[in-house]
Amino acid sequence: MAFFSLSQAFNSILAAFLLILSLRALVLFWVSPLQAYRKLQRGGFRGPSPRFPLGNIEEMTKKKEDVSSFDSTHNTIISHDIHSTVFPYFARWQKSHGKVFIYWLGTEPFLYIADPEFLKKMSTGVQGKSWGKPTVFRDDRQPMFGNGLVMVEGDEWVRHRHVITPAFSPANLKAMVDLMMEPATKMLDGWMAMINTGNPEIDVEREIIETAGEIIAKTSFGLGNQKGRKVFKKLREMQITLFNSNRYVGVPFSKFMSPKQNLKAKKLGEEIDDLLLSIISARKDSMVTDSAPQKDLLGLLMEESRLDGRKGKSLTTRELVDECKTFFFGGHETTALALTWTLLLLALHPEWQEQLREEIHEVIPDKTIDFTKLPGLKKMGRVMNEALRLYSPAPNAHRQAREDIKVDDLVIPDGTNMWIDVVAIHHDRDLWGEDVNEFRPERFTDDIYGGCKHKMGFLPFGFGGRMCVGRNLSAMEYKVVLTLILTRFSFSLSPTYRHSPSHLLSLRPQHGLPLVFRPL
Ligand code: HEM
Repeated sequence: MAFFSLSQAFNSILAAFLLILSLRALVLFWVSPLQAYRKLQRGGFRGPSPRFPLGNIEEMTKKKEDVSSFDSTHNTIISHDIHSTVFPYFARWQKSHGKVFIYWLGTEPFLYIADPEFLKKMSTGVQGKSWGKPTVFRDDRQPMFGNGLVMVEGDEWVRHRHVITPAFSPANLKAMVDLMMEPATKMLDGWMAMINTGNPEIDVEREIIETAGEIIAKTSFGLGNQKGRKVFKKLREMQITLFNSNRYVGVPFSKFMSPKQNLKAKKLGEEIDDLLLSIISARKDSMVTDSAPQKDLLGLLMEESRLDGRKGKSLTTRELVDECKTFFFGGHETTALALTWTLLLLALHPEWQEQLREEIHEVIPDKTIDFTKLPGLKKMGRVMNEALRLYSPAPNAHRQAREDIKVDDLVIPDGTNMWIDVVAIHHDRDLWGEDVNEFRPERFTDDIYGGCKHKMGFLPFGFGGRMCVGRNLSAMEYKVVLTLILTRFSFSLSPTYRHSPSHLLSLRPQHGLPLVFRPL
């Protein structure tokens, strides 16, 4: 009898527990999102109708048609008018709802923005520290960025940014050119070896992403020892694991749909953290005896933290670990894709390959690349801007409102997620004119906005106080690697290339980028 009442009591507790859990889930996934949606509607916003629990995801994940098309001689046809290819659903919804509307990722409402004037009005008066990042993305990308600069908010962001910004100063970047040369030269030696064995066709996307990973690892935390190499290998493995896991961000319990990948990413994350912690601790020990810090980003941050420590603003060891991961995940694929898309554009425009070679010859006649000469590569800078405009590696930016924001007679409520469609803005005919989809680097000759009618129409590195902190480093890497490629090879598009720019976290060529190389 006593046993019976004990099991009855246990069942009641279990039932109460399950009820509380269900109520919490109901509030979290139904009541709160609905309240947020109603608020947005009251604020004056509209959009496509969502369906519980996927929101608008079904339409967004509909299998994309392969857009590669071929001319009569079976050559792939390439159009730079890519918005409706990369984001077909946004292009469709724009037609019925305009350039600002609400859509749903699972149970999370998002405000879609493709209007720079709206963006300007929305962000005027909001400081970098007063923006949040959408909670769903913060949770999803926790293994990659932890509490690194990309994700932190408020006063914490101010403290991180304050310590990190000086590490990217020109004086500090100067020493990094040498760190870039070796991996890039190794890659090009490999290409030469392939050509010499009769294989001149190379998938440059894969090659450059790998090399850029090595460069960012070298410039972030060093690869001079076994531990640094191990971190690099594991970071790459983690990226592939996360990439292959379920991406239904915003859908309740979607994390549990790829348990194997999530467990693997978690384990890799712990191993990476342990390795980075031991690298940092070894460096701390050597700092006591050795007065000259290592000149990679970690060394610079540790030095900056040591100096700032006196003012109580230093980064903790745990935060240094997260920043190393942040630089790797935020910095290598983006830079690699800027280079990859540039090579596509230059393969289509051999006359620009020639122009850049002439410029390199004028600016660096002795072929010795050093930091002071890179700003002289002005045409190359314009080519970079034009490539970033047509094929922005970061195709969108995110924000979350931390207060009610008024834009004319509309109100964006506190807590609203925002998705800024950079691809749409960069391809907007109203902003850029009739030649919007043409490769014309000269549009950036006397105008840093590339002739765009709106000052917030060119956003490859984001906007406001949260703009990319690594943009000078990436420009430097871009110029070093492109100079090395152009002085050793000319190249054309392989007939096997299929043009299908896709949103795979960043903007990537879905089928890689095979080019045919000839040594000069
Ligand atoms: C072509 C290369 C790159 C592109 C296109 C790019 C793009 C971006 C974009 C769009 C943002 C978000 C800005 C915003 O929300 O307004 C960002 C932020 C950031 N990027 Fe980059 N990035 C590049 C290279 C790098 C490199 C090389 C590093 C570091 C080594 C880096 C580190 C960061 C960090 C830490 C942030 C967060 C800044 C903050 O929130 O304060 N990026 N980047």
